[in-house]
Amino acid sequence: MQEPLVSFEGVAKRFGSYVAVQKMDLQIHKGEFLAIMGSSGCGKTTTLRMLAGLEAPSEGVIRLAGQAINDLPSWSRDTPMVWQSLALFPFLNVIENVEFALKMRGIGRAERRRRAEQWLERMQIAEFADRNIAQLSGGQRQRVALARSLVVEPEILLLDEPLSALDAALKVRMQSVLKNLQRETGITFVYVTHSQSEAFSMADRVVIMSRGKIEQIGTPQEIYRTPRTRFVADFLGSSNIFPGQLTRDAGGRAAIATPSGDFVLAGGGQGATPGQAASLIVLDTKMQIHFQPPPDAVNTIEARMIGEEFIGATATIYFETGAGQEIRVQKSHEELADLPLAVGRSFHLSWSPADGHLVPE
Ligand SMILES: Nc1ncnc2c1ncn2[C@@H]1O[C@H](COP(=O)(O)OP(=O)(O)OP(=O)(O)O)[C@@H](O)[C@H]1O
Repeated sequence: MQEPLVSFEGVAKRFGSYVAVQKMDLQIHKGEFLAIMGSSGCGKTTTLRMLAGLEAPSEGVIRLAGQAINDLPSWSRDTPMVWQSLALFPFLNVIENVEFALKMRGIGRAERRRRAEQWLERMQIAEFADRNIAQLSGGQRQRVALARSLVVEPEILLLDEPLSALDAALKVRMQSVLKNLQRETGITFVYVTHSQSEAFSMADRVVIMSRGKIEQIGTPQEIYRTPRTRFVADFLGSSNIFPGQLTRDAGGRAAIATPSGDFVLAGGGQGATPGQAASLIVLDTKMQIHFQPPPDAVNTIEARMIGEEFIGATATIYFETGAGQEIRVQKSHEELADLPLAVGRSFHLSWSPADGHLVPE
């Protein structure tokens, strides 16, 4: 296995008695696009700032290519950072902004210009080379900021919510610009965001944090399909969560008893023991809706429709069980066409035991 480009080994950060990042172990591989995601205040930016050398860890070691960098000042690290506010120099024009870091590294005038021009071309902003920063749109500024960071060809680029100030359409366009750039250059990107769609559309791996702690690391698909903790399932919002207690059904199969009913688990309950508290997680896309009770009564639940929401090609239908549990089901319009959907009407919802998984409480 290749040595990781970056490793956090037991890294913690405290501000006074407040723990912003708890003992963290994290490895970042060369050439990957890693997104760090989580709700406000969970420690994403602090993690990134420690990697950039803008904040010193209170504990633990951060390594870059095997070398401990805790004591290396930010300016001598190969870890430039792009943030939402961009921090472009207002007194320099576009090309001077891009040339700046090369100048700081003592690169000669002609070579500086040549490399800066190449990056302006690549970011499709060559026509604005002589403009003042104040005369650019948000998206154009974003491209200047990226060109300015990438012109030094760093090993790793740190991005802190770089798209959050852009409007929705531009955000989507810049996502593909960023993803393509990362792929073409092979530069490792570490991208902090609270947006699930940004993280999941661009990243190779996603880190989900809560209260200074890593809850899960995985590919977008792994995290979406198999959230490992109740927090992750809640945070992603696309799972139905049934809190309950592990038990066995009449046939001795592993099951979970919940206020909305008892449900069978595939795979012997994934090693859990009866009596243990746990939650059953079922993705909203894995639930079936029936008007008549389905013949196979396993994992079926009666619920009243309480609302619907249409987003593009799919619809999310909301239900409530007799025990007051809300259930969401996502389907395409074709799949819903034959159902007499109406708010207030009762339906039968079902899922295959293989489509449910457990998380500890
Ligand atoms: N310099 C500081 N002094 C004291 N507390 C700080 C400092 N910097 C950050 N914190 C606290 O540490 C916690 C984590 O902050 P951080 O900026 O890493 O969160 P975040 O996940 O990036 O949040 P957001 O999405 O809101 O930017 C927060 O509670 C914050 O108030």
